[in-house]
Amino acid sequence: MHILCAGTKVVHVTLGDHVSEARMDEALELNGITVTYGGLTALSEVSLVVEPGTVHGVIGPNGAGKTTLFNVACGFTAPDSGTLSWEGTRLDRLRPHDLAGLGIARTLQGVGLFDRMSVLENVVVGADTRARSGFWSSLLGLPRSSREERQLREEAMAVLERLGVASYAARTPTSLPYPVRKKVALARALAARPRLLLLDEPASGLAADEMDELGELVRELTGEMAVLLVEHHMDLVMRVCDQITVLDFGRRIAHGPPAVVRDDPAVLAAYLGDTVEGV
Ligand SMILES: Nc1ncnc2c1ncn2[C@@H]1O[C@H](COP(=O)(O)OP(=O)(O)OP(=O)(O)O)[C@@H](O)[C@H]1O
Repeated sequence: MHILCAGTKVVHVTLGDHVSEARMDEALELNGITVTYGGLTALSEVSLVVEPGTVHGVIGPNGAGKTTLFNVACGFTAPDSGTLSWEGTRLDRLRPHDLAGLGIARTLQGVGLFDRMSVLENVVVGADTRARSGFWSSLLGLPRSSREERQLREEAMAVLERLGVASYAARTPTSLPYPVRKKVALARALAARPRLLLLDEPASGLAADEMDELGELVRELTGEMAVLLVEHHMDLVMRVCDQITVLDFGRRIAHGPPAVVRDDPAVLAAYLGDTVEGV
């Protein structure tokens, strides 16, 4: 088997003498994204493609534009120019509240849980977001039956168990240590059963063993969804990502699989003098 042209929506696959077309719908595609703040260019014509079922990492020294890129992918920041496409369809103006309906979930650096709700209720919100993203229920604002409520709670508990934090279900987020809150935030995102998960600095504040656990989980998720991982911890990124985009001063300076990016002279130069955590 021979693939003539990958990375586009249609690929030509040769099987012996037979050439056939196969659709390869990307998950997320950012194309030529530029973002400026006043006179400062935070991102300059940055492109990347997150393929379905893969982990795509975004790394770069401080101020490289990682958060800005994440915010563009979440719809928080509208780019000055460039385009976003999701599963082959161009999104003219992505807003954060569009994400759930598109099958995209995210976690944020600041965790962002509802402090007055229990951990379980927070995760139910994630499951409910998915359930309500159905056309008729969102249009009609239908109330939930008690059977549906029970089902959502069971789903939420299952995700909390998967992440090893089910014992905190009745607690409020503010009463919990930061690493546990981060897991709850991740559980809420996973409860939405997204096709793309956007993770912003998921390893910050985690101990080494917690980071290992996170790495294993992220790898496991590729059976269920694509992941865009914006992360400082180089060792985690190198371990779990299929593809990596390296930014520096708002530009993409390298991209490719970990083994290629690791030895790229431009990447080494960008990190020279910068503290690379975990290496
Ligand atoms: N809202 C804003 N207004 C003005 N400048 C901004 C804003 N947000 C980011 N910047 C600037 O844009 C550039 C890219 O910032 P960004 O936060 O995206 O980088 P980063 O790679 O996430 O950095 P860090 O690793 O330090 O979090 C920086 O020079 C930053 O100071």
